[in-house]
Amino acid sequence: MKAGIVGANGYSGVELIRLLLNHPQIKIEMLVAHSTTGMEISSIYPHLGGIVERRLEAFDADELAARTDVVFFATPAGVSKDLLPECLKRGLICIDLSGDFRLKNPQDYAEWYKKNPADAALLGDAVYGLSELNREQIEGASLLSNPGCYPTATLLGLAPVLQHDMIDLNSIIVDGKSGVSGSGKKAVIGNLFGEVNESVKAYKLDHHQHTPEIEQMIEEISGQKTAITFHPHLIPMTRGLLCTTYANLKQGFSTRELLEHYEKFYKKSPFVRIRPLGNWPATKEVLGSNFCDIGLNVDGRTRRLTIVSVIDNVVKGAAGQAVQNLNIIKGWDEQTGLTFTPIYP
Ligand SMILES: NC(=O)C1=CN([C@@H]2O[C@H](COP(=O)(O)OP(=O)(O)OC[C@H]3O[C@@H](n4cnc5c(N)ncnc54)[C@H](OP(=O)(O)O)[C@@H]3O)[C@@H](O)[C@H]2O)C=CC1
Ligand SMILES: CC(=O)N[C@@H](CCC(=O)OP(=O)(O)O)C(=O)O
Repeated sequence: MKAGIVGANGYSGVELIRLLLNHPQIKIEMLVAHSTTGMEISSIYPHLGGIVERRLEAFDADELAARTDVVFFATPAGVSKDLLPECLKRGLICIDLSGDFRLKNPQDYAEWYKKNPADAALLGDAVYGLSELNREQIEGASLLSNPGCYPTATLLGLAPVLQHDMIDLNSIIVDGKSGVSGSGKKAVIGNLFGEVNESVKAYKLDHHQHTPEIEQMIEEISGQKTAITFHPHLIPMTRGLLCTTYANLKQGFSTRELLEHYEKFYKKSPFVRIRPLGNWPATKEVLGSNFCDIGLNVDGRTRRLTIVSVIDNVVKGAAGQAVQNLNIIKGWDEQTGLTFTPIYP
């Protein structure tokens, strides 16, 4: 199968290149960029020297249709909503890594992303690709909307208690922390070494665009509408994302009981690893891999559940989950091309 990557020289795009080079069913056929069109990808990324010798091309839906079968869109918000329909019309499988097709309600997109939304009919057709929870919908999909990085970590952490009505939905608080690669390759003053190094800062408190995405999925899993508190933080590292999620339990479950429940829930999910009692996951332990590691604890005094979930934001939070979703779409083993051991130390 031949693949095209639109936004190939961004951080998620270049991670897609790394993963797809290792995928036995895929050949990378077309790399599309915007302001860097015409340049050799290895001149921008010397680590690809001698591995990928290919020029970045301009977006051309006819060309993509003639040369590829699947197109990944690793473009900033507001780009794929215009470009992707041209590929979909031409019969290509389209996998979007941006937020353009995640929110079912176009008004939510306009409100949280401050941009015009995608066509409402296409929003209805788009399948939300949280691989572990939506496998059946993903199989055979032609428009796949890959989840955001924070929603991936948060929702994988919450799903087992949501699906079994174990928590008070109004009590959910998510504290997220991400490395700077989460914000992409574009130049941003707030991401400069001098700004980020030896510092931690909160950003977009109560206004982050992933808030409605998390709420939408909570509603889909639990059947109930809710509003959550979500507070992200930027931390001085390149890759990695950790979410600490708090919720009040409806009954007095013990940590051991919940750990057993989580183990059972994710029995058939090779990329979710539940940590044993008292063993909290760190971002380093999933670095470069498609794993989401989850640890949890119940405070018997407050009856509050704390869940810690970690991912590599560029892998499980973006390119890795996109490849996992393509595997599911095509009916291949979900782990195909993704069996990387995390890089340690
Ligand atoms: N980084 C991460 O951890 C995650 C990112 N995402 C999402 O994935 C998407 C890509 O993110 P990321 O890789 O970080 O972004 P980058 O800023 O690193 O890269 C963006 C890419 O999009 C291209 N591009 C920009 N504007 C256009 C346009 N108008 N038409 C076509 N291509 C365009 C750029 O090309 P050029 O440089 O040539 O202009 C570049 O290749 C975003 O929507 C992001 O929110 C989702 C989860 C995690
Ligand atoms: C550290 C950092 O800045 N992270 C980005 C993640 C953005 C992202 O992945 O955007 P979409 O999923 O909405 O496309 C942010 O918080 O906005």
